[in-house]
Amino acid sequence: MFNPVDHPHRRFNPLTGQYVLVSPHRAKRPWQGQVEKISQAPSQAHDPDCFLCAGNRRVTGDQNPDYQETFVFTNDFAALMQDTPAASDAQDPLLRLEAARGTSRVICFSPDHGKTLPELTLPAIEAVIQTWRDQVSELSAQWEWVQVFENKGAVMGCSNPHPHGQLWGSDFLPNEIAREEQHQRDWLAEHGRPLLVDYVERELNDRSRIVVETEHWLAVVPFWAAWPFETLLLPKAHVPSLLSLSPEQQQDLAVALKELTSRYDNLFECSFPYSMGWHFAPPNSDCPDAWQLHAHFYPPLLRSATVRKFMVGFEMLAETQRDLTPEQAAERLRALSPIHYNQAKEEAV
Ligand SMILES: O=C1CCN([C@@H]2O[C@H](COP(=O)(O)O)[C@@H](O)[C@H]2O)C(=O)N1
Ligand SMILES: [Zn+2]
Repeated sequence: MFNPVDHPHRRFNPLTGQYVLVSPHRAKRPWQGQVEKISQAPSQAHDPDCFLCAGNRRVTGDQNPDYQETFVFTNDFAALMQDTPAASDAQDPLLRLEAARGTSRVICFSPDHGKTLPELTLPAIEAVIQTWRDQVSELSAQWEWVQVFENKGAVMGCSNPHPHGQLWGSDFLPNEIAREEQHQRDWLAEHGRPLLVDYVERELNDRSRIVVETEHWLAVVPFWAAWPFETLLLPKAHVPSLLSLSPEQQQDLAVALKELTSRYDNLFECSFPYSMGWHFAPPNSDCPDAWQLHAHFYPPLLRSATVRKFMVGFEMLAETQRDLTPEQAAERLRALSPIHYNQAKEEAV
């Protein structure tokens, strides 16, 4: 008799139309994973050599202001440029290309070089959220899409430990957004409700994949999660865009972000690396109500602060595969303290 707790099976991701192969029998062995803690160098609030710190000069010689909350600047090595000329239309149907325009910005979350998101105060996290909104509102007037994201940790290619994220505006709808829009549009047409609003209802009923629940927000290891401890952060109510958050939902988002990222850091008592980003109704979407605002967290760690999942081999050539089930991952994250281990240590003395 098949049961998903023991037997290999595939789970369908309705946002992308892709499957994930789950092999639970391989992770049923008790968690004997060596969880070695990597010693963290004491964090300094200001690093004279840091290009992102307040008052310092960036590599171009531009001087950062003595910012007290967040600070946004145009990336000195931007991947997208505003004035790219148009490409010629006549093309080989097999070798198609199009010019790309846009802008890349860096958002410093805090002047405190040594802190990461979970260690910021709630007002400081609220300032980050407000800056995301302000930037999305400004860039949405000019671009088809605005990707808000954060690469955290050297293992995610982050070039600087200073708490920061990025925002890229583009004159095109990138692959992931176009794909999620198509699937949310189809779901709404077929079921009459937004896909991720139905999904939140399922998760609130099932509760086996919940990691964080606040008044207005829910973080789950999604049923179809690819990365071991991947999470999806969603409003409980229907909110199509970052710009349509109510003040209460926005304030509560800081609480949810602090708890989720604190649990992440507590998992292996390390600064838990991830790439995270926001998806929401594109500024010029023809089906904004099909969308539900959500943030994806894609963390690479699997077994300890130094053992990561590699999406290689079968994952590259065939499809994503995982051993630890989403439910087991959620259970481990739920079992942790919501208070960051550094804060707990400070309070213990
Ligand atoms: O002086 C600098 C240093 C870093 N940067 C930019 O900051 C960004 C840091 O973000 P990441 O470490 O997540 O890549 C990176 O994209 C890099 O191009 C500047 O624009 N100016
Ligand atoms: Zn810094």
